[in-house]
Amino acid sequence: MTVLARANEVTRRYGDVLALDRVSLDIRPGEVVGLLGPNGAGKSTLINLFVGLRRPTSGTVELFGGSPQDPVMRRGIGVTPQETGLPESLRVGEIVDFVSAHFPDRADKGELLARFGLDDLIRRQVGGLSGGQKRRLAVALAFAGNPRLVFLDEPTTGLDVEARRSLWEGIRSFHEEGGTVLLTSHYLEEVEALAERVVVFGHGRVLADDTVRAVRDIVGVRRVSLVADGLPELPGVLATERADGRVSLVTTDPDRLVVELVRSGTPFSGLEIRPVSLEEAFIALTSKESAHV
Ligand SMILES: Nc1ncnc2c1ncn2[C@@H]1O[C@H](COP(=O)(O)OP(=O)(O)OP(=O)(O)O)[C@@H](O)[C@H]1O
Repeated sequence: MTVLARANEVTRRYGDVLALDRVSLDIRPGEVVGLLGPNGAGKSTLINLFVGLRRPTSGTVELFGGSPQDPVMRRGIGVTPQETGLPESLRVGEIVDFVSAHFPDRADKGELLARFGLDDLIRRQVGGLSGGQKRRLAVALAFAGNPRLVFLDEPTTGLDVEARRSLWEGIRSFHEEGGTVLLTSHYLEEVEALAERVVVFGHGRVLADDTVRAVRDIVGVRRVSLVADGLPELPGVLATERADGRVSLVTTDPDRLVVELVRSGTPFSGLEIRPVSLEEAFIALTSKESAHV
């Protein structure tokens, strides 16, 4: 099978909210795909469609060539949603047994816990775990049924650096054995550490679907801000904003912009150049995209 999961021209509405707008996406075996996008971009909605928790308003979603609503297909996936609640009184090992029991093919408990750095905690009650340990357990559970495809919604949010790295190691070792992962994140760094392919979402649409490197270049935009009465046409400007007497130009090439600005002889002062946040980069991407529509 060349595609494990496929969204084809998928639109999903919640009342007046257009959460996904004609999204098409294929997930192929052995990939780690990062879904990157600001809050509300539609990432969780797409995961919910792939795992069969919701249905599209229009378009089609396939899982292993069948329907995500089919339990047979769903047995081949593992999922960690953004928020999970685990029974506090159960021990770590008991929770793994409980989840594994739902699957015909089960991961070895010791290996699974070791993969996520939890092997010392097998007898610990979940109520006694730290927040980071709980999150790692929630992510480990996605792998309990030896899935072919794993969906992780913001797996490391709220984790400290060490816990995050331990979790990344677990995901990487699954990938090295041929496993396929779709994960969402707000962190470019996380996607960069794990994924070869990144899909950037904004306002329910796919803004970019490319290698991490190519997308890093896109979001490597800078904000050049200055005070000036009027500005000439400048190269590489993706977005212009005016606030508090300053003009802000979002650009992919700040050096060239400043050179051209100086060359133009336009009087200006208070020049500042700084990286934009990922959120701002997405806004720039979105406005660039709408300029082409
Ligand atoms: N059950 C729901 N009812 C109404 N609106 C919803 C529902 N679920 C999601 N939405 C809306 O759909 C849009 C997309 O939400 P979604 O959770 O998919 O985004 P996201 O990219 O996962 O965001 P985040 O990074 O914050 O998790 C948002 O505007 C959200 O408010």
